[in-house]
Amino acid sequence: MHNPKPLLSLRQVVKVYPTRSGDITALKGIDAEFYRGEFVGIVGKSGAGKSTLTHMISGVDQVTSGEVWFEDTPVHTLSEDQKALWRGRHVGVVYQTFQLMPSLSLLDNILLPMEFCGTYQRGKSEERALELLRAVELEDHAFKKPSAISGGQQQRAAIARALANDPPLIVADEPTGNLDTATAETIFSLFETLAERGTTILIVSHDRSLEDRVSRLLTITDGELSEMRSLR
Ligand SMILES: Nc1ncnc2c1ncn2[C@@H]1O[C@H](COP(=O)(O)OP(=O)(O)OP(=O)(O)O)[C@@H](O)[C@H]1O
Repeated sequence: MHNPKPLLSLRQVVKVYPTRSGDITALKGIDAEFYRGEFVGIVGKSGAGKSTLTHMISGVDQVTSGEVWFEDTPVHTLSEDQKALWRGRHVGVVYQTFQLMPSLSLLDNILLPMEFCGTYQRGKSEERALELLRAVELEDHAFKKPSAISGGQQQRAAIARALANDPPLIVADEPTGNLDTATAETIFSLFETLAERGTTILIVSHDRSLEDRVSRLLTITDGELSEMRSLR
């Protein structure tokens, strides 16, 4: 059973991209609620609106209309600066292409979001960054640059970075898209463990093999979300 209060609520979320050849409505009034510890998969074809949905949830882009609530925070009303700080503390974002800073060591990549949010004191943050690298079995690579490790290792480092500020929510856009099946498996196991500990994991993907791994499955088609299966 989950806590009856949702961690994240979307209410009639609409996103329209104005273009030269007319408006594109990428999200057509999304209503959804996500709870602590849920392991959620949202699958949909290319162009269905998956990335747009993650951008609305993590506040990297503005909704056209509708509301995004994170517990009692109305994310849709925050300024860009407020959103950046809020996101840094509450949402860990994981990308298909990892997006680690190439010039920084893995350790410094993980320290970056902690420093941005001022979450921990210097000594403490290094200790925590090393702990996170240990949790994803990369402690021995802490001082290497991303280019010196494999894709699967880079994605594990990106997950460690996403966890830097101990966010209640992880949003991942095709996190295993660039990984082979065995490596993808280790990433899913990592997400599973996090969900068991109470982190809400939300993965969007066009890959339907995700369906067997998640505890709740939704589909997105032409900007509309439908609930497919829930073990709640
Ligand atoms: N910045 C933008 N400007 C204009 N149209 C956009 C923009 N971003 C997305 N779109 C359009 O919005 C719709 C949804 O795009 P989105 O990237 O969210 O889909 P997706 O499901 O993530 O696709 P993919 O799996 O190919 O990444 C598509 O029609 C896309 O062309």
